[in-house]
Amino acid sequence: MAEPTTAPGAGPGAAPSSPPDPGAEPEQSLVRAVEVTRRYGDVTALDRVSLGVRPGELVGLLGPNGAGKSTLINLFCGLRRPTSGRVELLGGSPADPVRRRGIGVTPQETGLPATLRVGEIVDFVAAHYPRSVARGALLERFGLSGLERRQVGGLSGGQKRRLAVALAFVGDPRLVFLDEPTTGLDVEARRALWDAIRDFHSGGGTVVLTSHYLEEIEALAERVVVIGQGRVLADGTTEQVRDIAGVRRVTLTAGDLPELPGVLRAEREGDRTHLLTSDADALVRELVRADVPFSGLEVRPTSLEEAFLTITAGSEAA
Ligand SMILES: Nc1ncnc2c1ncn2[C@@H]1O[C@H](COP(=O)(O)OP(=O)(O)OP(=O)(O)O)[C@@H](O)[C@H]1O
Repeated sequence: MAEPTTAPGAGPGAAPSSPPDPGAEPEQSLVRAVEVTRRYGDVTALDRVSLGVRPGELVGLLGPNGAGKSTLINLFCGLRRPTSGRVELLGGSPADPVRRRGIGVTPQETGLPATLRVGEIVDFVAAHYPRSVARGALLERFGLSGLERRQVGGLSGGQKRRLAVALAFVGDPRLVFLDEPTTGLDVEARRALWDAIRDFHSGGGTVVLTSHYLEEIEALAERVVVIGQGRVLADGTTEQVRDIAGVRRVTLTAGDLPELPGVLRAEREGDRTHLLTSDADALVRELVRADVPFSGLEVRPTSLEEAFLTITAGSEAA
């Protein structure tokens, strides 16, 4: 069986054309990074990244562990500074408290004081903003109604996470950064959170989120930015990102298969074999030409996850 290999067109040079200028003009972007590099000692977490987020976008940052997603979010919201390059937030510096009042953030890890009550924390965060949303409505939106007087230490893990996400929305922000917002939530809570994020977005809010749940990015984001090894590997709509890899999944029932050209990855599942390829037509022609007995042939577009794995495998190979 063929080994995984570089997807055609994948790799650092493969960012697609939409949007055409990923560093977008300042007046068009609520936040943007221009040729940003961030190093931690010997580690280059981000390597000359240019990326702009326009008003009303819902952007999903996708990438494997250590790709640089959290670093980018921390730079966007002023928690870290770039080693070189520049970051602009709401037309100014992310270090400027005035700009930061226009945004909301849920970091990947939140340590909320265990002895404070839910209502107290919401009020404390709200006090930092010139205007804030009504506490009851906020807690209801995040499934935390009735918990105002509960100490944070007495919340379940999922409730704590929902509170951390809710806090990003307290100050009625234009732009929120959500770093893996649904980690640790069960399916129902995750879907409820998706609805809250969608509501914010449909009301004109701009969202940048990271997730390891590719299904989540597919469900929520209209624009997907794939980050790998500190670089933007792909930037486009979900469909475009899938098409960058141009990968199709060919599934069939067959015995041992000969070496087939153009197979990026092969997986066996019971008596079914899945072949990932960027040219399904050619692969099927090869199967017929090789006189391989097969049945139950299916050709499907890949999930974003498969496209993503192919793109990042390509960057590592490069
Ligand atoms: N404070 C730090 N000190 C040293 N290295 C760091 C620091 N923060 C991040 N790094 C390194 O920078 C790289 C990018 O990390 P980052 O957390 O941005 O990735 P990520 O895509 O968010 O990963 P994950 O999905 O695991 O959260 C990694 O190699 C990480 O080890």
